[in-house]
Amino acid sequence: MKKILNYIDGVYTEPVSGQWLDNYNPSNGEVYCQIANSNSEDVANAYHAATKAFPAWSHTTIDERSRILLKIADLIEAKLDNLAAAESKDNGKPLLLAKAVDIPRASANFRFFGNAITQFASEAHESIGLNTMNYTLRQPIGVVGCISPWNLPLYLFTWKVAPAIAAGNCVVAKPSEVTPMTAYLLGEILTEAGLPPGVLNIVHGTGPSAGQAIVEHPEIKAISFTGGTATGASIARTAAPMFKKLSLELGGKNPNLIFADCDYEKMLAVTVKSSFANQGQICLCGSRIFVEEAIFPKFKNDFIKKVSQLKIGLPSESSTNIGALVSKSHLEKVESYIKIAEEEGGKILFGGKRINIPNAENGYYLQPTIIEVDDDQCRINQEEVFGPVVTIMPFKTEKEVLAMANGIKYGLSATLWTTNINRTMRLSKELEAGIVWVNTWLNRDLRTPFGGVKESGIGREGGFEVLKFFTEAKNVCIHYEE
Ligand SMILES: NC(=O)C1=CN([C@@H]2O[C@H](COP(=O)(O)OP(=O)(O)OC[C@H]3O[C@@H](n4cnc5c(N)ncnc54)[C@H](O)[C@@H]3O)[C@@H](O)[C@H]2O)C=CC1
Ligand SMILES: O=C(O)/C=C/C=C(\O)C(=O)O
Repeated sequence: MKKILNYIDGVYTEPVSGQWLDNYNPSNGEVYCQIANSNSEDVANAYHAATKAFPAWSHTTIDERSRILLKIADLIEAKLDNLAAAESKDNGKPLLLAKAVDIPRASANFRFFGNAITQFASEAHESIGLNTMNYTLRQPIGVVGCISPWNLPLYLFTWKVAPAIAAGNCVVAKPSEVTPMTAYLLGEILTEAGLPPGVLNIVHGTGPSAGQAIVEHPEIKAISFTGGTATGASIARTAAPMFKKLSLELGGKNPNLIFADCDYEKMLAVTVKSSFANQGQICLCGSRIFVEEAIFPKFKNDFIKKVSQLKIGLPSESSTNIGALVSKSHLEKVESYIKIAEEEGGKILFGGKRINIPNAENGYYLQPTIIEVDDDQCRINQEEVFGPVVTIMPFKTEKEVLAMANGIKYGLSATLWTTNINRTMRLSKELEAGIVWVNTWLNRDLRTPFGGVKESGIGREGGFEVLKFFTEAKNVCIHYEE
């Protein structure tokens, strides 16, 4: 059976423990390969390779770093078909989605940071009257840790490692043990692109073993993490007393505010996507839908009709809109929330049931599910489900919907549908979220700050924000005589 090896010091390596984890194909529930079950010794080896590579990499010219990152981007693009097929098989997402979104974005991440690093400049402050000139050095931190989740595997893995190495750091990175395949395949690409050994080390394994070892490593000075809020809190508990820099991109339970004056057809089409793209397994999905009373009955009918037309099927089929959920345990978690919603009095308007796909009866398929609720504080409306489940609820006033949108511990993103510019300006300021989309969703410009407030995380990724995260600012103050 195929084995997913670590990539340490530019070489594919077996785990020190000699132990392996099973990797499942969500489309049929079968084990199809094995993953290195790494521990602190593998992390120590990866750290050793990284720290050895750091002096040369951090002194490599910006042009050369940029050239290598752009080459990696080109190679990912050239291998689009293979990588998309691997991603779809590993994660259960529709192949067409992997081809149109995941892999192009992984390539774009390297291309973006390959270019951005050539424009990243330090600041200078002249202290007039004091005869001093200050300038800020932005120096790489050293060895940093990147830990990524399973929902957008290569997309989010590269969103972290590309800026980290662009800024001159060396990295110990761990993709999710649930979807390790494309990060494994990236190793070959790094070698082919000429990335020096040790600059990016990829260690596979579970969170409590390999992940925790990265976070606990005394010499890994910064951690960039995307995943669940509970895991983020646990990482923060370990890393904070060690004074590590932390960037945490955590859960979301994002409100979708729909006003009667919106462009209705556009809103409807995009709301289907913001609800169920990637089986609803995107932290930015708008899983709490609030609709102005005047259009609520019409929206309810139209939304159910559109969602009922989505085709659930094998990820490899081109007609599939909704593939398999990522794992059996995740499927069970999502189902348990549908049950909770029913117990709380939520009305299942559509879906809620597993689907049997011929010849793939053990796959993790669930219908897209719409639940009408009348209390925005119920559990299904407050807790992150992270699956193809949305709630809908009517509202009367702007004030009321704002209170419901903000009445939650999360604050990642919010989507607003209205053509009223004054309302747009008011609500954009008041919504407690790191990202507000108006009349659009998941519309990304990689230069913009990306991240959440409240329990959705700390820090911002993207653009120069993340390059600042992956560098230490040092002020140099020079006094001169007239
Ligand atoms: N992007 C997001 O917002 C995501 C949110 N989630 C949410 O989290 C819930 C749990 O999903 P999981 O797969 O368990 O996500 P998770 O947060 O446990 O996993 C994300 C990454 O963190 C690693 N990890 C886990 N425990 C760790 C630890 N103690 N130290 C260091 N690394 C650790 C995992 O191996 C994986 O690479 C999901 O049901 C969903 O609600 C999950 C994945 C992504
Ligand atoms: O950077 C983006 O475009 C999207 C990021 C999505 C996540 O971080 C997520 O779903 O976890």
